Amino acid sequence: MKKKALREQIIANLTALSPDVRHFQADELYQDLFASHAWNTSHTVAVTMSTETELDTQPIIEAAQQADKRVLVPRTFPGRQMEFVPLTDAVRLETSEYGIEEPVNGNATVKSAIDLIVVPGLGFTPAGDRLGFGGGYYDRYLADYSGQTVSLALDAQLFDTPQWSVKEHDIRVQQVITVH
Ligand SMILES: Nc1nc2c(c(=O)[nH]1)N(C=O)[C@@H](CNc1ccc(C(=O)N[C@@H](CCC(=O)O)C(=O)O)cc1)CN2
Ligand SMILES: Nc1ncnc2c1ncn2[C@@H]1O[C@H](COP(=O)(O)OP(=O)(O)OP(=O)(O)O)[C@@H](O)[C@H]1O
Repeated sequence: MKKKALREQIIANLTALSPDVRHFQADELYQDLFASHAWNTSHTVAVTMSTETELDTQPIIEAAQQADKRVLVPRTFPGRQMEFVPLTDAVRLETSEYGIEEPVNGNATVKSAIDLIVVPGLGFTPAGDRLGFGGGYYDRYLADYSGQTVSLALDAQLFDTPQWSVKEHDIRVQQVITVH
């Protein structure tokens, strides 16, 4: 299937999930993340500000802050580039034209200081293949990133093998946490 059609199908499946099922699955994913080696060895963690269709990242942000981790969130800029900015009390968030909250002030953290990136996406395989929203932001960012990466996949986002064409520039996620 073409990427665009598959993205639309996954979004439709995510939207159709009952809130109960979604919460039940999400809680399991959070617990596995919080129990993971990657999480427990990380002090600086990059997480997205999630949108309605995505897995809610607020519990991840709160858990990180409670564990005294530094939380970074993405800010996109022209050229389909992205940087990560500390989510502090001083940061102002504004909704971008794509409906994503982004910091408008604050300085980006250098890539080498990030211990763990929680990578968003629409589709995943257990091996770490990933279908994103199509911007290529994460593939570009991860190309020269050497820290840890993890993604959380609801059942509607998990495929045994990639149902999309995997390209040279696609960077696999090191660990995909799934519902058991
Ligand atoms: N919550 C969240 N934040 C995130 C991401 C994400 O997946 N989730 N990103 C993950 O990368 C980055 C933003 N990703 C984006 C991906 C695509 C488009 C975009 O351009 N969408 C257009 C299609 C453009 C085109 O190709 O013509 C659109 O939807 O109309 C924008 C942002 C950074 N922040
Ligand atoms: N490292 C890179 N250098 C240059 N172009 C890239 C790179 N990575 C991805 N791209 C380009 O970005 C576009 C989107 O890529 P792709 O469809 O793989 O994005 P995605 O993984 O779904 O999205 P995202 O990473 O934003 O979640 C493609 O045109 C691709 O060629």
